[in-house]
Amino acid sequence: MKVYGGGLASATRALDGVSLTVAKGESVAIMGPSGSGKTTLLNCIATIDRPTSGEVVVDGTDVAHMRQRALADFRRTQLGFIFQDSNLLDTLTCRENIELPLTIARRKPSFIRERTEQVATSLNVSEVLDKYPYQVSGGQAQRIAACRAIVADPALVLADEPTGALDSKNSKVLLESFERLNRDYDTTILMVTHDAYAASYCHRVLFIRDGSLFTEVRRGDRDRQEFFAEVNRVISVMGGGDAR
Ligand SMILES: Nc1ncnc2c1ncn2[C@@H]1O[C@H](COP(=O)(O)OP(=O)(O)OP(=O)(O)O)[C@@H](O)[C@H]1O
Repeated sequence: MKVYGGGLASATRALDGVSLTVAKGESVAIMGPSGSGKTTLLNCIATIDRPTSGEVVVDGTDVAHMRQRALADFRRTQLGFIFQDSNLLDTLTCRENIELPLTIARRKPSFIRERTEQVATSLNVSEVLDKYPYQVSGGQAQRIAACRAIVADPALVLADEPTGALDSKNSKVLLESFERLNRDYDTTILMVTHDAYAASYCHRVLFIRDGSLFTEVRRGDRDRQEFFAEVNRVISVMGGGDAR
C-alpha cells in the first residue's frame, strides 16, 4: 500500500492491495487512467519511493526495507532506467553515456569497449556512438538511453512512458529493440505506458484503476495485432478518461 500525506482527510491512497510477480525474462506493461497509481507503483519498485506497507522483492531481496547505502548499490547494479526524455548527459558522447554504468563499476576498458559495441549494434545505434546527444535524433537518443539502461546487465529494466516523446516510426523501432533485448539477453522489462500499441509488444499487460489491479491480459501465442485489439478492448471496458 502507498498512502501520500499521512492519515489526515487529505491523505491519498495511491496504491491499495496491489500484488504482482514478474518472472525473469518477462516484459510487462502497466496501464491505467491518469492518477490511477502507475508511476507510484513503478517508483516503489524502482526504490525511488517506499511503500507505506508491504514488500518489494527483487531477485530475493526486500528492497522496500533496505538502508540508503545498500539501496544506492542495489539501484546501480540491479536496475536500469529509461524515462520519457532520454536523460543523456550532453557533455558526454553517446558512447560515453552508454559506458557510464560500466565505468562507475570499474569494469576493464576492453570489456567496456566490447560490451558497448555489442549493445549499440543490437539497438542499431553503432553509427552515432561518437556523436553528442544533441547531434542525434530523438529516436536514436532514446535507443542510446536504452543501451545505457541495459549495458550493465541489470536484473530489471524500468521504463516510464519510454515512447511518450517519440513519433510512431521511432516508437516501433524502440519497441522492436526492447523485444530483441528481451529475447537475446533475457532482460526483464517493466514499463508504464498510456500507449496500447507499446503495451502490445509485452508478454503481459496489467491494468490499474484507483490504486488497485483491475485485470491483466497475457499475449500467449497470439500475434501482436490480436493482442493490441484485446488491450484496446480492456481499455474501453475499464473507461476512466485518458487511458488512450
Ligand atoms: N507526491 C505525491 N503527494 C501526494 N499525492 C501524490 C503524490 N504523487 C502522486 N500522488 C497522487 O497519487 C495518485 C496516483 O498518482 P500516480 O502519479 O501514481 O498516477 P499515474 O497513474 O502515474 O498517473 P499519470 O498517468 O497521470 O502519470 C494520484 O491521486 C496522485 O494525485
